[in-house]
Amino acid sequence: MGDVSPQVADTGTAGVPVVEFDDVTVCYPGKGTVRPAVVNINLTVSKGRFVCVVGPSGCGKSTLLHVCSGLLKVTDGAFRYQGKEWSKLHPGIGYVTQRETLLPWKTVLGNIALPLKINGMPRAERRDRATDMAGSVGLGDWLNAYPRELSGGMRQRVQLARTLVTEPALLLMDEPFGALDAVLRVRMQEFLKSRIEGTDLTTIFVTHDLSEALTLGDEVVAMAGAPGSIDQIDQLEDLPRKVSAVELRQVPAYAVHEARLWKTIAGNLSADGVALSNSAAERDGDHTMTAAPRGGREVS
Ligand SMILES: Nc1ncnc2c1ncn2[C@@H]1O[C@H](COP(=O)(O)OP(=O)(O)OP(=O)(O)O)[C@@H](O)[C@H]1O
Repeated sequence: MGDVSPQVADTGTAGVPVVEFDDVTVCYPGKGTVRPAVVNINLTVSKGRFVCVVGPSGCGKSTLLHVCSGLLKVTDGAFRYQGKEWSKLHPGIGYVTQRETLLPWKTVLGNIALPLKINGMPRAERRDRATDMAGSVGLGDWLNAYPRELSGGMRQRVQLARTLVTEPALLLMDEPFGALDAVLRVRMQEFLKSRIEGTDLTTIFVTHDLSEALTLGDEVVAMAGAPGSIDQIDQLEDLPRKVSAVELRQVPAYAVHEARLWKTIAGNLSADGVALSNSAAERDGDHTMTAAPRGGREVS
């Protein structure tokens, strides 16, 4: 296991808490003995912070987002959104999931305007808002195109626009760029950074890719184990924020963060890359790094 910092993590000391996990355990409903998906989660995310969550497959990253979104209730402990215990869908929360969820029979404009329509916004107003938003994600010339006519990156931008158009206070993103090629992925990271910079939008972003986490995050939460728990929080104050993803990798502190996080994650991986159960991880003892981090060889 890597450098293990205390499990209580306050991600951003000065701000107003938007999300609070207070000693949370989550079990999915099931028959017989149910194994928890995550245990002892203590995490506070303050307003305006961009928090990336990394960790091996199965350690419970998506489970944390499901709780934040109101899709899943905690089994033990408390979850608070904007200071209140919350266990249902909240209109102020935008969720971009791993799966593509555009409606194929609706145009770019129709897809982006859909949540506004559901919220009862008058037609002319939602058309204006969706048109502006499409322009701001670089799709102003594609308003009448259907999803099948767009590239993967364009479809991902429509999904992002459809979420941002509702002006969420909390943005949850689960591997949103996972299916994109390396170049497009870096472009989308830079696009997202530029959209969010200067706003007080709070973002929780799940990724397998350490380089993505280090490029986007104010801090990185590293989860490990099965059931999953938080092993480490890396504050990224020593990384410059206004440089490109490529330039960032030349900064010496970048390599320090990457190595430290990688050690935490790799120490809890089975040979096939899945989170080890906690008993197996303890049995196997301290693991050393044997391979380059996944993100380390992407676009430079
Ligand atoms: N709907 C479900 N019902 C039962 N168990 C589930 C369900 N969804 C997830 N789990 C279990 O909860 C644990 C955590 O899953 P989760 O999807 O949160 O992990 P993850 O870190 O996001 O994985 P990945 O990186 O592969 O998406 C896993 O053991 C998984 O099998």
